[in-house]
Amino acid sequence: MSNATATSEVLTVEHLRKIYNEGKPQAKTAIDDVSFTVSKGEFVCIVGPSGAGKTTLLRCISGLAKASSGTLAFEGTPLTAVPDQLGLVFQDYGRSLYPWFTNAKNVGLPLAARGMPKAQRAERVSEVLAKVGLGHVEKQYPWELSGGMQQRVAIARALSYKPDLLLMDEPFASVDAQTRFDLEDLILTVRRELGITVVLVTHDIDEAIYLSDRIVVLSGSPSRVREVVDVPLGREREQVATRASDEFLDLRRHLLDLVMPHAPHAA
Ligand SMILES: Nc1ncnc2c1ncn2[C@@H]1O[C@H](COP(=O)(O)OP(=O)(O)OP(=O)(O)O)[C@@H](O)[C@H]1O
Repeated sequence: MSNATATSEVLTVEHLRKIYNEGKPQAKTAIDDVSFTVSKGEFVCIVGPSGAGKTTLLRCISGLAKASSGTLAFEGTPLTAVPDQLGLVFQDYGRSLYPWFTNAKNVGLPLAARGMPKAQRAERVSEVLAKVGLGHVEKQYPWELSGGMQQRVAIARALSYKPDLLLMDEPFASVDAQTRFDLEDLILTVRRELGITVVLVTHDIDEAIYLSDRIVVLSGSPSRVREVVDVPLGREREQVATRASDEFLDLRRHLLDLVMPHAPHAA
């Protein structure tokens, strides 16, 4: 049996440490010692103060940055490059989509890179754009769409090759509040329908609670894991009722206590 089938853990992070400009006078330790795991089908959010190293952590997980020490494993295999079965969505959809390509072509790029034949590619692109509610914009260009719609295209592109793990860095931070709620619900629906595993970085404690099964709370810079908080709110979430529930408000109080600078345990 391969390692990949021997574990239900999609992601394992063990004693991760990241020093930028290591060995140079301007060396900067962004991550001190971070460990956590993510199981198949889980939705895990990472929160922490500004500069805690959240983006650095995602860059290390995605293989875009090299860890200084520690172990990272994707589906039981040590991570050495960007894994094929990884989808990435960043905050800045404006820069992640190519304006000179139609939305369909943007979504199909990773499929073309993987050598999928044209007809099959067109079918998959239509399917995944329909899944994010944008079946009608295939022939249009990203700049003809609203910010929220562009981020849907970016999500469709990340989902096009059916990744095992979706990594998202502040994906909803650049859109208005209503669009943000819509995108949060979209990603929960996609996750439920595709059984995908999601790791999402956010500044927003309420968003983290609304989306997560578990929340990894990082300390200030250089970061360690302050606490991993379970979110026992069930799979069905609803923007108004869930956020108003006693369980949600209790979790909110606890998380704010962990991340606010005045908290007794703050670094
Ligand atoms: N390429 C780099 N070279 C040197 N230092 C860096 C680099 N990228 C990030 N840093 C430093 O590492 C630390 C962590 O940065 P990072 O962007 O990962 O934090 P963050 O938690 O995502 O911040 P924010 O919440 O403000 O987006 C910061 O002190 C930052 O200045």
